Amino acid sequence: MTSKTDSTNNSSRSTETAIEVSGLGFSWDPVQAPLSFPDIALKRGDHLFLHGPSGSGKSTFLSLLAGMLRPDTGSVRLLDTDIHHLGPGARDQFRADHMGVIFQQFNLVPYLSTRANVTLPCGLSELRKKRTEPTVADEAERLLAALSIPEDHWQRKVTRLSIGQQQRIAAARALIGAPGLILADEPTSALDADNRDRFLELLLNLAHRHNTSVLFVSHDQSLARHFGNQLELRGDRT
Ligand SMILES: Nc1ncnc2c1ncn2[C@@H]1O[C@H](COP(=O)(O)OP(=O)(O)OP(=O)(O)O)[C@@H](O)[C@H]1O
Repeated sequence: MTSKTDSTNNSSRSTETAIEVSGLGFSWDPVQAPLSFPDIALKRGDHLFLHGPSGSGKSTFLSLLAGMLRPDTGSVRLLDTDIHHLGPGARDQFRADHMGVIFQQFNLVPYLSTRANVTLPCGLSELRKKRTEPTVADEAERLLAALSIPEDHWQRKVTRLSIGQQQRIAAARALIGAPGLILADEPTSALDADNRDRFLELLLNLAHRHNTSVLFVSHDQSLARHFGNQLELRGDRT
């Protein structure tokens, strides 16, 4: 990764760029100076740990990257596509095809089974469906097994699983169909230290197998050691 701020370099299996951010600025409030964000260039398959104190703009940055917020200045290129130049429909499809998102609250569909939650992205994206091996159901089961979800839980409604299990199901849903990019916003905040480290290792191992880049946001700097690249947000305003 290259950045104006602190980072360490990591090798990559590809020279394709996963995330390229340039001159990004955003203002929630027109009377305040806009938040300004560092430039980054993260190669496909590399991972980035983004940290910073409360209020430094981590969630805002993630929303700008995901195309949920439109920047006042600058550009965001994901997998060589400028997402803010896409119309709303094309942006939604780009997200479905190329991005897995893990939020703090997981956003699982409560009335669906564990397996149906994991396969959901493949119903929204032909591309991700085609990338599953050999079938969507097989890949969902492989991911659930790799993330240690017991087989007798796969047909259960997701609400009947523990919080830690739901967190891993959100990770399986983000990974299915090998999206180029996973954005994870404090996805381990509810876990104890042992489970947190285990979850992270599994997520990063599976991402490595799929050549998926993970941008992981947390205020907890003890997690940084799992990542080859780190970036601190300081809440700078220009
Ligand atoms: N919906 C909003 N409306 C107005 N201002 C907002 C909104 N969301 C965030 N902000 C402001 O933007 C700044 C950055 O907030 P943000 O939530 O991105 O920080 P954060 O680093 O994710 O914080 P935390 O670690 O507490 O989740 C803060 O000053 C915050 O008050």
